[in-house]
Amino acid sequence: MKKPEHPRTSRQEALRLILARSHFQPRVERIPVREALRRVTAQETLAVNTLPNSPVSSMDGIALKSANLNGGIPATDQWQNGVDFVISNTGVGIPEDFDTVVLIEDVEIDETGKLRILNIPQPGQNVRPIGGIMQAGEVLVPAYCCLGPLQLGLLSTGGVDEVAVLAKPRVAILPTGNELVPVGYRPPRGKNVESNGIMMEAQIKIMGGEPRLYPITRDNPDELVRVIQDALAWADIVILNGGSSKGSDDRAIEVLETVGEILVYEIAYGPGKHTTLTIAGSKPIVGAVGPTMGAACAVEWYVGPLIDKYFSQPRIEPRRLKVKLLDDILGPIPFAWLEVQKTGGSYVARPIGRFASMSRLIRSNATLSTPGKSKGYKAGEIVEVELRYSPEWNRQLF
Ligand SMILES: Nc1nc2c(c(=O)[nH]1)N[C@H]1C(S)=C(S)[C@@H](COP(=O)(O)OP(=O)(O)OC[C@H]3O[C@@H](n4cnc5c(N)ncnc54)[C@H](O)[C@@H]3O)O[C@H]1N2
Ligand code: MOO
Repeated sequence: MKKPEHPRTSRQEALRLILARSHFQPRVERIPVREALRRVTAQETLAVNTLPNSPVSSMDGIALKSANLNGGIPATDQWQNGVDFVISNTGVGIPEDFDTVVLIEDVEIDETGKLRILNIPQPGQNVRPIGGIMQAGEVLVPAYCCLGPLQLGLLSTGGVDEVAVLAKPRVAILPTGNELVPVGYRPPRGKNVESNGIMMEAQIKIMGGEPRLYPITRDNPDELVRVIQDALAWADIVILNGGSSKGSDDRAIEVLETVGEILVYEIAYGPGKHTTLTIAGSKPIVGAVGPTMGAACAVEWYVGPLIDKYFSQPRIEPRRLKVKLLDDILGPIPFAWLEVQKTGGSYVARPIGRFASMSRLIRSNATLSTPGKSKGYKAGEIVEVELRYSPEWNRQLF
């Protein structure tokens, strides 16, 4: 019962193929600015307000009329507060006809309220003109801008309460496998907990998508086809998880051939060697492997860039680092999981065996690709690794 050999594609080529064939029609929704953190704008957003809407003092001081400064420091004995000058603090509108602010450090006002000016400014100095902060109609944020805290403040200043953003891409997560029981059930003998779903759901949320986790589908081709088609009707991106390999119940390939065109049958080497990439119409189906680490990589390496494409965001390439190996890596193996740490100013890495316990494996924050390196590596060797997760997950390294 030998299964057919399929062509193997490099990870880079696999990603290129699926990105080229996936086309999204993002939906647009209007949401309150306050809820728009990390959302991506659907169009240019313009200011409603002109600010300041009257000239304001740009420093703490006293406002006066520059016409009174003609001959240098004026005689101010007779000047009255509220008539010839006013106290004017930063950001506060100055009265009409007043046009210049003297820094509070450059004046003295005695107990009787008498003013003495020590240093005169240029006419108009320390005053922000109308529209100096923003003009109504000016572009506050461009289209396809990922909104951060500063943009939310900017939009609010501009009098924008609601912003048009791209709806989150819908990502259907389809766990499959006769051996799986749902989270919350004690697995009977020979069964395993369906936990990749909850992991992928979280990955998709971090990437800005809207996940929908489906119940476990049995390894039954007709049922699998039906569920994938149902998911395609709702989702922008579908993840089929498990059943990718050579086991008697592994039916992913035949099922995917029914629902779409398989672009990638297998990746050149792991993690996630049996990852498949399929296009149904213009929607991508990422077939992720069952084992958790390979499943996580499929989401990081293929679903992440697809979500970036949906949002028209530039791709952030995984970061690479030179590290010193703390243990030997016995060859030949195509890749190794590593736990990278910073000691002093340099990086060291401890290899983690691929059959290590799950809690040990998930401490791996980097992978080392070693195809063709039949002799393996010696402790002390310097190698270049690829970091997993975004830098914010690897704070201790930077
Ligand atoms: N004879 C061969 N066997 C295997 C090969 C091979 O080339 N020849 N490749 C190995 C590699 S590499 C991988 S990766 C896996 C791929 O496995 P599948 O994608 O077919 O996954 P399953 O067989 O369905 O399950 C494997 C493993 O993962 C667990 N799993 C599956 N789904 C979930 C889930 N949703 N949550 C948690 N855990 C899950 C499952 O219980 C199994 O333990 O094949 C190797 N074998
Ligand atoms: O493809 Mo598997 O994830 O290489 O172990």
